Amino acid sequence: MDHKELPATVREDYISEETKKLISSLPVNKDSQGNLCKYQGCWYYYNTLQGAINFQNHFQPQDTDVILASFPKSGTTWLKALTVALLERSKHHDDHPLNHPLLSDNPHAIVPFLETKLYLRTSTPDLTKYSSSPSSSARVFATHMPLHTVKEGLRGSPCKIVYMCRNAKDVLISLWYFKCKYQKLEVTRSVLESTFESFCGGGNFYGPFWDHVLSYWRGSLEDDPSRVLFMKYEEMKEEPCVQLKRLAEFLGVPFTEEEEESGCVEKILELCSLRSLSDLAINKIGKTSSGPDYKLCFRKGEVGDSKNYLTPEMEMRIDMIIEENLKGSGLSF
Ligand SMILES: Nc1ncnc2c1ncn2[C@@H]1O[C@H](COP(=O)(O)OS(=O)(=O)O)[C@@H](OP(=O)(O)O)[C@H]1O
Repeated sequence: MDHKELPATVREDYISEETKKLISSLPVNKDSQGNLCKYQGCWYYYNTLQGAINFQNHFQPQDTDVILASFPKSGTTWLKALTVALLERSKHHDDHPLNHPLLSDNPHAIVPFLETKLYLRTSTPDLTKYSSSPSSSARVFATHMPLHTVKEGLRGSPCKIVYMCRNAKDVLISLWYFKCKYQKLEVTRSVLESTFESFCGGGNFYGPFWDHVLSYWRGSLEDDPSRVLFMKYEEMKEEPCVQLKRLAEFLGVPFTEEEEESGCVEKILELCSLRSLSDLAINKIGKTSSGPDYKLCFRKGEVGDSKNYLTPEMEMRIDMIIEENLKGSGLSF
């Protein structure tokens, strides 16, 4: 893929002199898309590092902000959709369904990533236009940065953070598929093997996976429980109503008895389901301004799909790495 065709997050054309100096002091790595460096324990492509630093230096948090965090391919799109649907629901009753923002925009267009869409191009973006929830006072943002890096930009603000975690093997397969489709490569085992090696070595974009997950897991245990909510993709699939209600309560917008009786929980789940979202015209033909087609956000969304692709040896190796790194944390998959 031509360097100019790469998404802005992967390129190296927004880096300040100061950041260039910083990069020269950091551990560096390379993958098929470009150069990465390790900042505060996490690997970034250079432009994204610039976005993370701009976020840390310039973000002005509000106490009512909501930050949706995840490792890539862990259910970010789903979490964004569910959060928007929850916060927007008082404005979108059955008689006005077509006004719903999720029907005309992709969740990634509604909820911007702090370190990329917002802070990449400018260090002082106009955040008012990103207020994704006109009916609620909350601004909603997303991030793939680990918790300690996010906290620096939040400067002690009590805003709420929701983390969506997914089992490592399904994340890996989802990354593989995305990489092939996005880079217009054939979906081959050799690309799977290189993605696997990079993932297991921890030197991939936003990796190591286990440190990322642990930063939020520990945050959810150590911080005030009303501050960091730790969710699992697998639990969302297994008991969607229970988990959606948990998310609603955490966000301070619990379902009323009347809403539950009228099937509001189920309607939100249906609106945000992979099938419904991927059927929408916007998600079939749209694309982000700097990145991939929206349709690449949606594949199978199955738990355990990795079984169909990983050899028993690969499974054993990744299981061992994850077990070793999560040992003693109380977190398991
Ligand atoms: N609405 C909904 N419900 C359930 N699952 C969904 C949904 N939308 C996307 N997906 C699946 O999530 C995987 C993509 O992860 P992310 O959304 O985190 O990707 S990204 O990091 O934002 O690019 C990817 O998983 P895989 O199918 O296993 O590849 C998507 O299919």
